Amino acid sequence: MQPDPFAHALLPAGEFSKAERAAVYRAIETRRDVRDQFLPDPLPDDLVKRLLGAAHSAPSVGFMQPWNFILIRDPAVREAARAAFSRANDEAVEMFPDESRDLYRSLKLEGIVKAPLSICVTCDPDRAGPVVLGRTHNPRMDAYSTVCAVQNLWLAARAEGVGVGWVSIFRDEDVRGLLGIPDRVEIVAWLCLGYVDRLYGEPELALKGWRQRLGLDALIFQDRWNGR
Ligand SMILES: Cc1cc2c(cc1C)N(C[C@H](O)[C@H](O)[C@H](O)COP(=O)(O)O)c1[nH]c(=O)[nH]c(=O)c1N2
Repeated sequence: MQPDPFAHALLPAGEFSKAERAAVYRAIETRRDVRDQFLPDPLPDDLVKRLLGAAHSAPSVGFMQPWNFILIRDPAVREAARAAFSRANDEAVEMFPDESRDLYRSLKLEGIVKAPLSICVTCDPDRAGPVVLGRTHNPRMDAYSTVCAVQNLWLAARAEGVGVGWVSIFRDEDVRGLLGIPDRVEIVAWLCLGYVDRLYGEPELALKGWRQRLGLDALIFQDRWNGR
């Protein structure tokens, strides 16, 4: 074994205290997708910067950091986005079987206008040139990296008392046109953000009877695929 020439850059991994560990799991377990509980108060710039810093700390394939964050506070743009959502949602209703349409219609699936801030998270596939370490055999890895950034932001927001709602019921071209996003850049997420003082204890879709959490044990296989 050669000695590691970068050994001087290694730092002690450090222990998380019991309280720190508990805080991490609490953020993960109590994070919620928020549609309606947003308070109107604007989010301070330094707080938004911390959330974006958390997103920007995410892992990314070949360290390409393919994300951009479009901050949308303009009420007119958020109104237009909600209109785009409504059009897409009318199409979505028709895609479900008859028996679930009424329940679907009763669900609130966005908080675009209520939340004071929206963030559109995009993925630029050209950020690190055409051949990217780790993306060579799967072109989707840049988008997966961007999703990691979204999740970091979502968890940091939970710890800051900020609710986040992911809205994906849009025609891509509507969001692209509204925000001037070039065709080569992928739209990954429209996030609604605002302070919250109440959060559901369970996923809203579970509470409202759409779909329940699966048992974890049935999702774990040993050594090889063991399902259908
Ligand atoms: C990629 C992606 C896309 C969407 C979502 C999530 C993710 C990961 N979710 C939120 C989703 O419904 C929610 O995460 C689950 O129901 C679980 O609830 P909690 O996030 O645990 O509260 C979501 N929710 C919603 O009301 N409208 C939407 O368009 C979407 N789209």
